[in-house]
Amino acid sequence: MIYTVTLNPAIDYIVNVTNFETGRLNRSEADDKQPGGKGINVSRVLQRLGIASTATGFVGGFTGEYIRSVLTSEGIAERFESVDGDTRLNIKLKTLEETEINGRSPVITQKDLANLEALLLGLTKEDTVVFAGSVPESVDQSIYHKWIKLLSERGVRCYLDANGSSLKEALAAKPYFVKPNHHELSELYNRSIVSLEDVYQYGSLIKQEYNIPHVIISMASRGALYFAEDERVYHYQPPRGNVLNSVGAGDSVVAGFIYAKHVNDGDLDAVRFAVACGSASAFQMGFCDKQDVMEMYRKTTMKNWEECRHEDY
Ligand SMILES: Nc1ncnc2c1ncn2[C@@H]1O[C@H](COP(=O)(O)OP(=O)(O)O)[C@@H](O)[C@H]1O
Ligand SMILES: O=P(O)(O)OC[C@H]1O[C@](O)(COP(=O)(O)O)[C@@H](O)[C@@H]1O
Repeated sequence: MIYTVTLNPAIDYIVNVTNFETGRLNRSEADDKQPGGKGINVSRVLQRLGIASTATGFVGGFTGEYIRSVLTSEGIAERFESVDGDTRLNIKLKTLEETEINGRSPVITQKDLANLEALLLGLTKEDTVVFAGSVPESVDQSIYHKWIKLLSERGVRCYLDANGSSLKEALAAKPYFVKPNHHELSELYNRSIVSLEDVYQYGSLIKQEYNIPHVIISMASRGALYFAEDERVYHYQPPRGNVLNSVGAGDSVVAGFIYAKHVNDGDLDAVRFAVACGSASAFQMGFCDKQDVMEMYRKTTMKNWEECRHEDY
């Protein structure tokens, strides 16, 4: 079974105000609310691709109940721990550009953590776990490191999509897969990234320092650089398109890669499929489905690093 762990879920409140102005009353032209948080999004995309998963982590209050009910209505199994306090609301403001305000997590107690840890320690080598999203302030930022180490020793395959110090620490536990975006890569090495060469340089450092089998650095409209298990590096370029909602595009990449590994079809290029999932999700309001992804897959190109290293960023 695939488990997704979202320690800090959210309701994403997506509000469209084209000509937004600070300091005055703005009225929404359209709005929507969706269960969010990175692991939850991975579960939702996997479900749309036809792969079952169990979503877990912490939810609380009326917002947490909403998340549970939407997942259940979509047929996604959930084993969230209930915590005191309300799961956060994250604001995704669509103006001429996209602005986000991500809320704070309710407090997670040692008991809550122990309950989730007990669930995770029951997993076996048949299982895959996706640790995705921010770690609440009340939780030690080394938690992903601890769990990836414990689970990897049991043969559980661990995927990671995190940021900040939780990412830095967790890399040393050697997950099977990691997908920072280029901003997270820049933060990780405290260096500005202004070219494809920079992405290559610091992505290669992740590979060398931590020996992680699959490293994808996503770069929004520039697609992704992939550092493969055999040490080769490839660039994947999706087509241009009209971005309607890029929230969850990165999570769609993670879900796409897991899907491709899960179906184990030798003819399917897992990274090309993953990048296609990201773009297919970005080019619509909701998440991609299989048909959108296959269309995007056909339009996504792949080059060896040497063929593209001098291209514009
Ligand atoms: N403007 C865009 N045009 C085409 N594809 C996009 C765009 N933005 C995101 N994507 C797709 O989604 C993937 C993840 O986007 P990115 O912004 O890098 O991740 P994150 O959502 O984690 O910040 C990209 O690799 C790409 O495939
Ligand atoms: O846990 P974090 O880092 O605050 O991120 C949570 C946010 O990220 C999302 O999962 C979207 O992530 P991506 O756009 O990177 O795929 C939202 O649903 C959620 O609001």
